[in-house]
Parts: sequence; structure tokens; C-alpha cells
Amino acid sequence: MTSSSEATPDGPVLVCGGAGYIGSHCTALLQKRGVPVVVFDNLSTGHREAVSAPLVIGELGDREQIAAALKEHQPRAVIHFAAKCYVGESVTDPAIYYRENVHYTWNLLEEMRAAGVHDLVFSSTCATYGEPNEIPIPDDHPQEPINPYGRTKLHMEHMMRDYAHAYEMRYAALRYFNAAGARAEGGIGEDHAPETHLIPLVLQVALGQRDKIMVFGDDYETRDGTCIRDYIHVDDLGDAHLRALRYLQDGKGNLECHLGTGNGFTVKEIIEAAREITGHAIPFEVAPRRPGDPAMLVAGGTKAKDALGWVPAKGDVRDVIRDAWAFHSKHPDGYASLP
Ligand SMILES: NC(=O)c1ccc[n+]([C@@H]2O[C@H](COP(=O)([O-])OP(=O)(O)OC[C@H]3O[C@@H](n4cnc5c(N)ncnc54)[C@H](O)[C@@H]3O)[C@@H](O)[C@H]2O)c1
Ligand SMILES: O=c1ccn([C@@H]2O[C@H](COP(=O)(O)OP(=O)(O)O[C@H]3O[C@H](CO)[C@H](O)[C@H](O)[C@H]3O)[C@@H](O)[C@H]2O)c(=O)[nH]1
Repeated sequence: MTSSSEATPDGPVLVCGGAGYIGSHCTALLQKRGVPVVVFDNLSTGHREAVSAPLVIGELGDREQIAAALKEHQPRAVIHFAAKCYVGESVTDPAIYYRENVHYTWNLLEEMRAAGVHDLVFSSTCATYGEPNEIPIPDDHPQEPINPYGRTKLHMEHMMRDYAHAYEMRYAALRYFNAAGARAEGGIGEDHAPETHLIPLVLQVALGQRDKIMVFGDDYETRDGTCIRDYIHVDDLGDAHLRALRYLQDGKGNLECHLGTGNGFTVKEIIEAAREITGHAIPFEVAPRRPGDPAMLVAGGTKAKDALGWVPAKGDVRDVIRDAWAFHSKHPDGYASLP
């Protein structure tokens, strides 16, 4: 058994998508806690430099590659981060999302079943809730996604629920709010191309890589007219995955819950906090609303705390931005800045 302050699951753990932003942070934490870990990633959006664990360059579209990795590394569990994640692209080209999120996850489930690997922790998203009818959003909010990205994630959740019901399998679906920040101990951080997320874009302005940040809409019904989001530190997300896996391995059942801080910040508040931290003026310009953006997304409920004993260590967005800034100012071109 583990203490409530630190969870250590049994390994080896296969981390699909472990070269990506959130997966690399979870992998680093597993290693820090001494859990044997192997990353399986096709490096389509991930980075070899983000991984210091053994890396299998593999494709979830290819069942033979999944089977070979499971056979060679004999994991006791899988944590599954790999997915396509651009909401706009999912609207214009949903086929990619149904193939790579839904079909490829089915590939993984089938190969796990064939190999007798029973435990799966998986990245879901608050985008499965769609336009919330209640803020803060309770854990049992209806799931009515408003774009194909969210719908594919919901399909993935349903697949896991059905597999867990029918076969010998246990799963945790963790619905993240806005992942942000970088590893407090340094070395890894966020490097997406193209980058669409607010905090790294704001920090690109501070680095002189952009003239200004565009604020998508200032006529929402919020305290300053700009959208409110719940920014959750990527290290806290990593910790929640370890706890969720321990929960499954302790036989406590399946789990579906969201992961956020419960604190919401407006776009203008993020810019202001980044000004304080970077000392840069960070000019902005108001642009039209971005289609599909809900005014407010903030986590409510206590399910993750009750089930996992998980409380985010960095609930203040300034701490999140400070860690992101430490990474971006040291690696202004992301992993390309590394020697
Ligand atoms: N970033 C966020 O704010 C956020 C919020 C909610 C949910 N999520 C979910 O969290 C997960 C991780 O997000 P991220 O921001 O770290 O994304 P990311 O793109 O940085 O990481 C995804 C990783 O999966 C790998 N991958 C993708 N397709 C693959 C395939 N077919 N075979 C093998 N590897 C493959 C990529 O190379 C990459 O390393 C995603 O499932 C995403 O939907 C992210
Ligand atoms: O240049 C920018 C970028 C973003 N924003 C605003 O900043 C807020 C946060 O935007 P992000 O793109 O950083 O994050 P989202 O809330 O859109 O995205 C989150 O929710 C999505 C689903 O809705 C996906 O799950 C995604 O991975 C996750 O980060 C939004 O109000 C957005 O309109 C701007 O004003 N200007």
C-alpha cells in the first residue's frame, strides 16, 4: 500500500504517447518514483528529447507493433495519452480523429486483451461535457460534446466502459481541464507545433517571438469579458495518473473523474500574471470569438480528491505560468533548443 501523499503503482508501465507534453511529464514522475516504464510513441507530435526512459518508436495504427511491444516489455498496465488533439482540425477532418483516437484505441484494447494486460489509465477531456449547463462543472455533468474531438474521446470512454464490463479489464478515464506549466524540476515542458494553447503563446510574446497575443473575444459574460479556464499544472496531472493506476491495482474499481483546480482565470488575467512573471509588457489585441469556445470551463466536484486523495499542489495559475516560463525562457525554440 502507498501513503496518501505519494502513490507508486506497480510496473512495468507502458506509456503510449509518453513523448508528448503530458505523457513525458507522467513518464518522468514514474521514473522518479522508481517505477519501470517504457514509452511507446510514433513521435508524430512528441519529442525523443522529452523521454529519458526506454522508447519504442511505434504506431498504434499497427497492431503487430503494439503486440510486439507488449510481448517484449510485459507491462502490468498501460497509460494512454496518444491522440489527435486539435478541435478545429477535428471539425474539418473528422476522419483522422475517428481513425486515430477511436480505432487506434480499439487496437490497443484488443492487444491488451490478447496479452492479458488488464489496467488502463486514459486521457479524456472536459471537452466531453460540451457547453456546460452548470459552473463549476460537477463530476457527473452530462457528456454532450459539441465537436468531433470531444465526441471521439467520449467514444473512447464508452469503449473502455464496455470492455471493463465484459472482459477482465479495469480503467480510469481522467478528464483534464487545461493542461499547462512545465516540470518544476526542469528539462521538459510544452512544445506543440502548431501551438494553439494560450499560456505558451503568451510566453512567446514575452520571448519576442510574436508581437502580441490575440484575445479571442472580450464580450463574454465573465468578470472582464474574456473566457475563463481552469489551468491545471502538468505535474499535478502526472501525479493523478499514478494515483489512478494505484487505485485500479488496489482493486477499488473503475474510475471516471475530472482533473482541474476549481479555480478559473480569464484570458486577461493570464496575460496580466504573465506580465508580472516575465517583466514584459505583453501587448494584446482583441479579435473575434473563436468558434466553439465556451465562456467558462471550471472544475467542480471532489471525486478525484475523494477517490485518489489527489489535491493539485499548484492551484494558483501564477505557479503554473512561472514553471512554464522557466522552460520556455531556457528553451525558446522548445526541444530544438537542446544541444
Ligand atoms: N493538452 C491539454 O490541455 C489536454 C486537455 C485535455 C485532454 N488532453 C489529452 O491528453 C493527451 C495528451 O495531450 P498532449 O497535449 O500531451 O498531446 P501531445 O500531442 O503532446 O502528445 C501526444 C503523444 O502521442 C503520440 N502519438 C499520437 N498518435 C500516435 C499513434 N498513432 N501512435 C503512437 N503514438 C502516437 C505523439 O507523438 C505524442 O507524443 C491527449 O490524449 C489529449 O487529447 C490534453
Ligand atoms: O491565442 C489565443 C489562444 C487562446 N485564447 C483563449 O484562451 C483560452 C484557452 O484556450 P486554449 O486553446 O489554451 O485552451 P482550450 O480551452 O481551447 O483547450 C482545452 O480544451 C480543448 C477542448 O475544448 C482541448 O481539450 C484542449 O486540448 C485543451 O487545452 C480560450 O478561451 C481561448 O479562446 C486566446 O484568447 N488567444
